[in-house]
Amino acid sequence: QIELKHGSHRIGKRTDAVMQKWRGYGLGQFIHWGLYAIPGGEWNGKQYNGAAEWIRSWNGIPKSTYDSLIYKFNPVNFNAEEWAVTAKQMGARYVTITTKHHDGFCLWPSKYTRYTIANSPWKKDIMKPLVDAYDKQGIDVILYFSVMDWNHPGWRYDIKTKEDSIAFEGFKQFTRNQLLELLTLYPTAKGLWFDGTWDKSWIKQAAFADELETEMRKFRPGLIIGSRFRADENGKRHFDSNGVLMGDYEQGWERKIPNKIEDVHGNDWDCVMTVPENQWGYNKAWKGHIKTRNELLEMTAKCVSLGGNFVLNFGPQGDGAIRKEEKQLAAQIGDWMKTNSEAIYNCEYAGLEKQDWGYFTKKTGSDKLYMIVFNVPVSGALKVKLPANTSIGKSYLLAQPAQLLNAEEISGTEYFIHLKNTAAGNPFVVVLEPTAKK
Ligand SMILES: C#C[C@@H]1N[C@@H](C)[C@@H](O)[C@H]1O
Repeated sequence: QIELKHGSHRIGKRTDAVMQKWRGYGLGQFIHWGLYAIPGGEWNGKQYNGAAEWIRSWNGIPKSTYDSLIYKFNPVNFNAEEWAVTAKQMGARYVTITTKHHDGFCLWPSKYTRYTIANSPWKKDIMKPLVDAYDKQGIDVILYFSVMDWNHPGWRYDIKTKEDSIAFEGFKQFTRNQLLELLTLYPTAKGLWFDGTWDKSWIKQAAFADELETEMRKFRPGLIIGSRFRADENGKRHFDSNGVLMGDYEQGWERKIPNKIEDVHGNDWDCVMTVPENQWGYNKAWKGHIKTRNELLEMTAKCVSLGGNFVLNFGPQGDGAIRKEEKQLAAQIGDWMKTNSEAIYNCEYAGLEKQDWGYFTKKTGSDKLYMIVFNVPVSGALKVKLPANTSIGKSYLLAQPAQLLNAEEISGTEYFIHLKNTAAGNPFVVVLEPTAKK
């Protein structure tokens, strides 16, 4: 056990109601929107090969030219209600929205920099209508905030000189001011999703970041902060020098999903995922492998089956409209969730041996089990292994509860659930109501 001043301040999951609600979300939406949506991954007809929201870091577009995009930001088709309704139709229970990405452009009228929406042709606050619209749909809001800020003169990748140190002190106060400003302006936001915290300059601020986290939690009791915000005094991120999770949930699952329960170390976590391979901001070229509805449903089921949430990214266009491909996916996912969300919302790791046909989830606070089936065996029989002294009371398709399925006991703890005709190509849910063995 290493003595730490700025390590994790809690061992084990939070047990308060706000975090319990977060744990049960199951499915969320990520929104990446800002100046980068205007070029949309290309400049002067040339494609940027990186992620569209990183185009400023490309030598294909002069930094000053990128920075002057603020004078072009006028999203005439922006409609907060439409975005929130799209998320509602998808079945998202929470949304994480970029208030400020790495380029430093603020979607709210921050008092601490001129590089904000207030000085764009749009002028008006973007965050307020978004927070209100999502709140109105009953979708909780998490504010994404990038500590790294390419626009601020005090930003440094590392602190090497006295000048660096003086400049970064100013940057730290600016960061604190903006965070308290966001919590003041948008009091219904449930949490902060930090990004851009991997550089040495920030990692060296263990004491400052620890103090700031404490101050924010005091300012907004119940605030949810992930493991990406701060490092301990030994530079350890996500997990401190004793291997204890920093923050309230693990934020390491960016475009990847844990494979087995041991990978999540008993912590809360969420996986944030792009539809294309690696595009968070709007990219004109809808290129490379685009994940299908079934792939995204399987990712959702896998995350919930391992005790996490799945957060799907949308990158609205520079004019404020959501691209049609993303709208279609939201509708397709929502269509499936209409029938099957009982197996996703307020569900958790079932503690059963993984089977090839798909994923188990368990309703929190109940014994009810769900089998989310993606691969029907040619035998039509789904294998289930239950704990000793447990048997299957009832089993049925969630979509047709009146139609009981035959659960054949193979051995003391193994069963075959015999399916009748099931529609190919469509994932479905079997419900198991276990009982104690007589
Ligand atoms: C790297 C990186 C960033 N982290 C993701 C959540 C996106 O914001 C991407 O730009």
